[in-house]
Amino acid sequence: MKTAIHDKKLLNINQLDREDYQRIYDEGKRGNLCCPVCRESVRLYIGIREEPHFNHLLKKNPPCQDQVIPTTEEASPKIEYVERNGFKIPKSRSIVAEQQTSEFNRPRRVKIPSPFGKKTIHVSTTHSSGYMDLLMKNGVKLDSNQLSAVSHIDGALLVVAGAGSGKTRVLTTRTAYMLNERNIDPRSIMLVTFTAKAAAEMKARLSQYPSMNKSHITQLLAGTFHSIFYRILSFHDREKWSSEKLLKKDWQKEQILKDSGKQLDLDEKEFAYDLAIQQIGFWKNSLISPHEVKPESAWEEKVAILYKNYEDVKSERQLFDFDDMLLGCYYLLKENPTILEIYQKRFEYFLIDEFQDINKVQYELIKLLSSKSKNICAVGDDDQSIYSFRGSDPNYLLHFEKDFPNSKLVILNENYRSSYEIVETANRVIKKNRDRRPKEMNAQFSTELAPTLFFPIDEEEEATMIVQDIREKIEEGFEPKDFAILFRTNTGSRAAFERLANSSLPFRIDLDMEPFYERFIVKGMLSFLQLSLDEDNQQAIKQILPSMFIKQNVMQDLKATSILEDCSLMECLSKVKTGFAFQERKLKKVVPVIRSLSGLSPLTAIEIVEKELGFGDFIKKRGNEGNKLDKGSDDIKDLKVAAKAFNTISDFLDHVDHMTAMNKEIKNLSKHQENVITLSTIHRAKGLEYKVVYIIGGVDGSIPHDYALDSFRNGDEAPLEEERRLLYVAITRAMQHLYISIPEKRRGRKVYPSRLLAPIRKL
Ligand SMILES: Nc1ncnc2c1ncn2[C@@H]1O[C@H](COP(=O)(O)OP(=O)(O)OP(=O)(O)O)[C@@H](O)[C@H]1O
Repeated sequence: MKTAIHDKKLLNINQLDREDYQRIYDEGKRGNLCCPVCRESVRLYIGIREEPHFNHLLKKNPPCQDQVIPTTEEASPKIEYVERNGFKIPKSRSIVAEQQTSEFNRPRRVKIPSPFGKKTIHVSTTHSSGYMDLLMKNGVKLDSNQLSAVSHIDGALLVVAGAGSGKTRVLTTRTAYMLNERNIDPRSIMLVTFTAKAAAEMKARLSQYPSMNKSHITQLLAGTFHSIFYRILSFHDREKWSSEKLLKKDWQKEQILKDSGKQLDLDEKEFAYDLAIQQIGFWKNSLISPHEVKPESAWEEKVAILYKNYEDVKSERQLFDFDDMLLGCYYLLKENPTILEIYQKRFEYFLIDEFQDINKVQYELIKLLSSKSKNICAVGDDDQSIYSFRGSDPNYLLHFEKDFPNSKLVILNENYRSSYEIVETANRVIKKNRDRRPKEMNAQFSTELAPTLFFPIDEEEEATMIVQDIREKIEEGFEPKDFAILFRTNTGSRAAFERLANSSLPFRIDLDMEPFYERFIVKGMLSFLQLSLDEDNQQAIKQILPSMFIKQNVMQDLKATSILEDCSLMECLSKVKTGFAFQERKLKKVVPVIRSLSGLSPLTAIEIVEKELGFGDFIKKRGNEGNKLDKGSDDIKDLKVAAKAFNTISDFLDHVDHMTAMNKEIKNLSKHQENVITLSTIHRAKGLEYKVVYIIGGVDGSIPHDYALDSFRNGDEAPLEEERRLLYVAITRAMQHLYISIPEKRRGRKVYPSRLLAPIRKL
């Protein structure tokens, strides 16, 4: 239906502003909408398959009919619809035309120019080897290229494997083959994976293969570069490499840099400390020590000084970071030939996954260790290299044959994971990258369902549409574990998290994902809103002190004054003596302004705090505004989008508390539950596959990230190419259904469709 009753008024969907859809949707969920005919509860449907409409909670038979003729149809001639690619499309209207922001922009399918023509893949049915036959009989199929990658054990081997071409299958069957056919000692095999989870999964897969000896699997050394080399280091010097001395978090490193930055007069609001950390990591992983740095710009000159200071501080305090684990091991082996020899004897076979993401220090370590045996099998895909910002270099993969002469090359370009329509879409996107080994993936099957592009008004509606679509698919038989919602950066997932948390659908998030409402800047802003409702909220007072540029020790004075003068903690702010007249004047203004917020909507309240209480200035100074990847002002923009849905501060704060508690709960559940929807960054989804994938934020500024666009404008195209590879990784996670969202607004502003999607947006 096009009409519903809300607050005793008749709503007509054709007269509603698109910006209001989400609010009406929420009203429906609260039970505040009813049918104008039967007066039963209705809800606003916002999904991907159908246009927005009101529907009854319980299906009616016969269905109720609108009593009024929706106005837009009244004014225009009757539209005839045709079915195209599974969507109802008005016959007269071109589906190419971009529509006004205020109208619902219909989802459309990516056009796949030529139909799927199946070619025959040679799947080996018999092999010379007994064990391979056994594997085949147990349903582990390998095509002829996969088979040659599995059975070439001696010497160097490079497997260039496109997305979904069975890299993991090749690595596991190869290991099984080495153990069972070639009787190779499991202790002499080093299997390097990109994540600890991948190593565990490979071991789990191995244990399911026939004739596998469980103890062999345990003896096999499988893990990430860091875990393997850290084990070696701590074996040789447990005290020096004790985990208590590890700088685990970026903020710990940032603190060291900021302290030395002060001596250089580097202003936090202008200097990009996050990029400085990245740059230092890049130099370290490229084996460039502080005195070897050759700065290429004035900015790098400053970072080079910070790098030296950072290394000095670490060694003074006997600390180390993750990069030091690899560097430490490299120098241990390089400077101690006897130790190197021990490990060269111990490890004779090297299998390295995700070789496109290897960096110089990792490469040199592997070269050192394998230089005696020369049995190295490297598997990777240059199109999936997504860590070059921290020193990964796909050139090691591209030039492997130079460093390992007489190596064999196997190319896997049959994609077994995704439908023809998804593979074609991915091929078209990645083809635009210039710096790559040209190749096209071939699909094995077609679903005749091209990927869908859809156009929500903003992040909130994007989340609503996705969750609705997941619900519909689950009703049709899909399971929660079949779905993944992928995004570029963690902050991009707030709305999707909230919509899922408010549904009964089970889902998982990354354990180290910082809850949105716990972020430093967000928490600071929310504290003003909290104080407007409770003037004695100690925690909130503490949180606002930094934004007033007041030290935390003032808290004691505030408490004392509050008791002596019998006034609220907040009121005491106006009595604080800081010794600076301008600051004291400002503090006097704070109390009435905060008090005036209580009756306002949370959105207006946030805007007032920003403008009248100098929070905007505080962000410029302390909100990492110099940072390129993570800016405090973006957090406030995101917070405003979230606040828009609430009429009162107290409702909004209840929501914040609920979401913060849910975040903890979901993280706990994430550890145990298997059959759940995945909410993940694209980086974290690498190597994984899902039947249905939703990619959110398909707009410039999100993917590609603003930072890559800035670099592009300054003449450096490499970060933009990396963003394209990220999008490629995201697309190729999908097996059957792929949806890409192109919201019209992001962070409250009009945005443009991602330039990376241009090859698939053209019809
Ligand atoms: N020869 C084959 N026949 C049928 N299915 C296969 C074959 N090889 C691999 N597969 C299946 O194809 C899918 C992709 O394989 P796998 O996960 O090993 O790919 P991958 O190369 O590691 O992918 P990516 O690099 O994109 O993460 C899996 O579901 C796997 O079971």
